[in-house]
Amino acid sequence: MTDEQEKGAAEQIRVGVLGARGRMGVEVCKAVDAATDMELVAMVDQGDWLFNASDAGAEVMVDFTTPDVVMDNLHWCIDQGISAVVGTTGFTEQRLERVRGWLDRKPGVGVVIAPNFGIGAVLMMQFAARAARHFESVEIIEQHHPRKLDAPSGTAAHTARLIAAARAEAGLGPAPDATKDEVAGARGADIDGVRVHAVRATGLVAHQEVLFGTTGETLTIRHDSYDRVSFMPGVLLAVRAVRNRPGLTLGLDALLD
Ligand SMILES: NC(=O)C1=CN([C@@H]2O[C@H](COP(=O)(O)OP(=O)(O)OC[C@H]3O[C@@H](n4cnc5c(N)ncnc54)[C@H](OP(=O)(O)O)[C@@H]3O)[C@@H](O)[C@H]2O)C=CC1
Ligand SMILES: O=C(O)C1=N[C@H](C(=O)O)C[C@H](O)C1
Repeated sequence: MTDEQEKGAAEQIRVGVLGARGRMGVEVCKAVDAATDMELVAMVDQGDWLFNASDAGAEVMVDFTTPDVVMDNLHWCIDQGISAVVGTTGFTEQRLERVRGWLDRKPGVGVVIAPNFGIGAVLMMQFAARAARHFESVEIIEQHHPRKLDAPSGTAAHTARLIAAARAEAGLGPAPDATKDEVAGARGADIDGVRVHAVRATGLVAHQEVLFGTTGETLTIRHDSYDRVSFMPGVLLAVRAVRNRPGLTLGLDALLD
């Protein structure tokens, strides 16, 4: 059976992509197109008519756009009864609350929002959360390509919050630090008490190190995405799962268990 015949034989998920001409969007379109259980029915980018996607019968929309536009896109998808898989960054607790409110009015719709769809990155975050209670010091260093619009990365912010929660649960106080901040920013951003440093350089894709320290030892947990194909297995996993998970699913963790 050819790929095309195989695609026709099985029931396919009708998928639309928002941000289809972007770095991630292009990869997602290729991955969906190559998946035998999916049909790419809409490619929407800046300036395109969103209703192209509903007219085309999209059942799941994948969003890799920008933090400025993702909320409007997501609101539209939920209103239309279309489930969504979202990789775009910028999701604060307030934003998540708004999404939950929209979903309450559309009980059948599912939304998966994940700061990172790389399986290795998800494991890196889980390992970091597990290690957090055993070390008095921790710093996060994220490294990305220079065309990235936001800093720190969504992954770094999420990791910092996981670590902060684990430290609080273990009763750990602030990490020791006698530095006087003589140059603003030299010690990075403070996210819930965890220092986060953002590096931008040509040649990088998406990388993160979590550095833990305690008396006489350090532990470094590092993940590298060298190519955006690394995110695709996670994106496809979420596309397959989202319609069976009404409401909001945060992170890929729940889908990997
Ligand atoms: N969760 C994860 O695993 C990952 C998340 N990301 C995140 O995904 C997002 C996109 O990253 P990346 O692909 O590198 O960024 P790009 O800038 O390459 O792509 C974004 C695309 O969205 C388009 N766009 C802008 N506004 C709209 C709109 N209203 N409707 C539809 N499309 C629109 C942009 O068009 P134009 O350029 O004309 O403005 C652009 O083509 C970022 O937030 C990034 O951090 C990235 C990698 C992995
Ligand atoms: O913009 C990117 O490239 C990436 N964005 C996500 C983030 O901000 O965490 C995920 C990954 O780091 C790549």
